[in-house]
Amino acid sequence: MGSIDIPSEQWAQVVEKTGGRTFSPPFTLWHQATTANILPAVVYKRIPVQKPGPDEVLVNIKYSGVCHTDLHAMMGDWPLDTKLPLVGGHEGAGVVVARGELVKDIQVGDYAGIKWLNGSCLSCTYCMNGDESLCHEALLSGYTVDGTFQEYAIAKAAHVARIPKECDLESVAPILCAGITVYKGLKESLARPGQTIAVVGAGGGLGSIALQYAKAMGLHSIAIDAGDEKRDLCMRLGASAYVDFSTSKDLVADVRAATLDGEGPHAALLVAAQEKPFQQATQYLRSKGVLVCIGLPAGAKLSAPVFDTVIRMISIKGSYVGNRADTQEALDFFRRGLITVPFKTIGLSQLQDIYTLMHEAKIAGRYVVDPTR
Ligand SMILES: NC(=O)c1ccc[n+]([C@@H]2O[C@H](COP(=O)([O-])OP(=O)(O)OC[C@H]3O[C@@H](n4cnc5c(N)ncnc54)[C@H](O)[C@@H]3O)[C@@H](O)[C@H]2O)c1
Ligand SMILES: [Zn+2]
Ligand SMILES: [Zn+2]
Repeated sequence: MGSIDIPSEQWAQVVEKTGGRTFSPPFTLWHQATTANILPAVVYKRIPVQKPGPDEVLVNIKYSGVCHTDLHAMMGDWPLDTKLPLVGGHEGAGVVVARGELVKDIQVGDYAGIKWLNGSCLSCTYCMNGDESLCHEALLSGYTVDGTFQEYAIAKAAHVARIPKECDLESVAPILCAGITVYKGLKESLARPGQTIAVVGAGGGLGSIALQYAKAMGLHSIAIDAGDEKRDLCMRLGASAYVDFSTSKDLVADVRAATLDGEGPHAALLVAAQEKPFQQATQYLRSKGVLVCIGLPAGAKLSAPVFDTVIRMISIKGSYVGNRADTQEALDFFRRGLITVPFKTIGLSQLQDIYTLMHEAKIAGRYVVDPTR
């Protein structure tokens, strides 16, 4: 079909070894960063372009968002092994350039998105019920299979996001993980129009997009993050209030005070990659409030007083990406112009710089990479 030229080699960012926390340099000057701050390196190099299997498509990635999950993958800080060597990335927007012989419902030339769920079995009890992220056979882009930090990436056709042609591939890329995940999380929060949700980590990639889905759903949102750059971003994106966790003397009181009746938010969307805010959230939620856990800080535990949780009827739940229907719904909010992704684009060759900024929590919004430079 068609005559699209597919090269045999391409540029990619490859994680050859995960970890970094146990690395100690031969000597450390007193004023240098501690070993915990040393990031492992991703290697920018040429690798072969793979061929899609019978039920797969090959997507020419035009842009890919960089998610904090990619940093966790490089650090190897989750209790789940990655493949190695690994091409990370799971917010890839591009064009289908080849497809396997079983693929009928997506064409060469179509816009497509490669997301975290690269594939799943489609026939287990979870897949049958639309909980594909819970499938034991799930393939994870940029984690258990190679992802989108390369010019040509592969995914199962059934799971590839169908991106409408009128969407701009550069700004839609972050919807493919951040957008889907927060959209699903907001549904899981059971918050209704007119109610209030706290978005914790609101100035980051997931948080800045969550504020806008919340607004589009008719919710008030209390943005929680640190610093004035993130304050300005959050207020511009539709937050009703901003609480700076780095300067607040009493975060619980400040979050409660930001709700219309002072009772606290109806739900909290936890998208920070730190443990402490998970512990605080059950305290400022109003009675019957719902805590939706999305961020995945390494080695973190969640604890809440049982007495309070019972007599205030607090719900605590996890939310993990979204299914294929959530994907198309989240993309449709974007297509309708309801979601503006705050992003900066740089070359894939500079991925390491993005990881450094992300590690220091210095990114307001999202970075997108262009694999051609
Ligand atoms: N559950 C899922 O399906 C899913 C999907 C995607 C990402 N994630 C996870 O979500 C997390 C966030 O990802 P991201 O790409 O948005 O990261 P990010 O680095 O862009 O944003 C995180 C934000 O949290 C803020 N923050 C740090 N400590 C805080 C605190 N105490 N209170 C409030 N805010 C605080 C940071 O300043 C930053 O703005 C990561 O752990 C990632 O792995 C989970
Ligand atoms: Zn992600
Ligand atoms: Zn399955």
